[in-house]
Amino acid sequence: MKHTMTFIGAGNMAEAIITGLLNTGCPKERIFVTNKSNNERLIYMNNNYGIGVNYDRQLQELIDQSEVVILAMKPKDLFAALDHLKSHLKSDQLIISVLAGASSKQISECLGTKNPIIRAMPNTSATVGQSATGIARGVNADDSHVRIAEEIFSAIGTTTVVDEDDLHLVTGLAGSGPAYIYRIVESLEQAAVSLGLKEEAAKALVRQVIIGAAEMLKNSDVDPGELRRKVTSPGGTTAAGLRALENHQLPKALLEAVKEATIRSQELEKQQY
Ligand SMILES: NC(=O)C1=CN([C@@H]2O[C@H](COP(=O)(O)OP(=O)(O)OC[C@H]3O[C@@H](n4cnc5c(N)ncnc54)[C@H](OP(=O)(O)O)[C@@H]3O)[C@@H](O)[C@H]2O)C=CC1
Ligand SMILES: O=C(O)[C@@H]1CCC=N1
Repeated sequence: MKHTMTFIGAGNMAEAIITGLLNTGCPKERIFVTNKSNNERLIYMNNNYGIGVNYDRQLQELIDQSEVVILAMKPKDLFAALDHLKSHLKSDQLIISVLAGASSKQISECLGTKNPIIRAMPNTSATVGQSATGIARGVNADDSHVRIAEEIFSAIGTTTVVDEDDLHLVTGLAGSGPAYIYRIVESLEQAAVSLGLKEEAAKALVRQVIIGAAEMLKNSDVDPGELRRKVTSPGGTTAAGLRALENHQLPKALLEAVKEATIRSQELEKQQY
């Protein structure tokens, strides 16, 4: 990784991306992080990852050394953060926002600068280099800025370039997606325990079922429908289980989950005004 970057916001998402970047060989000297007021968190980031933080340096010093500034605070904190940041920016610095909802136009208007803005929607699987990140070119950005974002986020998983309008849906699908899978894991574990299996056995089996299925998806060209059919013997156990899933409307539940998350992302954008 040849880019030097400052994360504004030192929370879960910043940590997931930073961990992924460091694991793939990005030098710790190229990463800085700052937050609003929680110095303990910065001390933790400095101690754990060896990256530069602004409790012992001025924000200006960190920003001056950075080609890329990554916005990673909650949407509700965006405008206060930008208000503080804008006087520290140089006009050619690339801003990458990982925030749900906030549009590049809103960010640009609040900054009142011509800085190029890219939006990225990663997920927490960045921690293990497995994020599915959507990237969109925003206000003042060109292909070279998209390429920089692709370079950064491809170090922590896959990248897919989409139109900015589609980022709401990408957020509802891929940003939030790991939580849906974890919820399914929890439900399967609870089901197994309630039907009589010991908790330890249920945990071990369910986790490996998910990991095994994910590996199959990753390592074969076959689509998931075909993989599902290979598990399903006519008149057998899987057919009975799948029938129950259809009868209890799993596809509808997942459609509603992605839809509601997408709507929430759209609402977050409106709340910025
Ligand atoms: N978590 C996830 O799975 C994903 C999250 N995102 C997006 O990432 C963003 C961050 O989420 P997450 O990491 O979970 O949030 P966290 O609450 O874990 O972290 C937010 C961070 O922002 C800092 N902050 C708040 N206000 C300011 C400010 N004015 N200036 C500088 N830093 C500030 C906080 O500092 P302090 O503690 O000092 O207040 C804190 O370090 C959100 O916008 C979310 O939409 C995107 C994809 C996935
Ligand atoms: O829940 C959220 O709002 C953030 C955005 C995507 C994942 N987490």
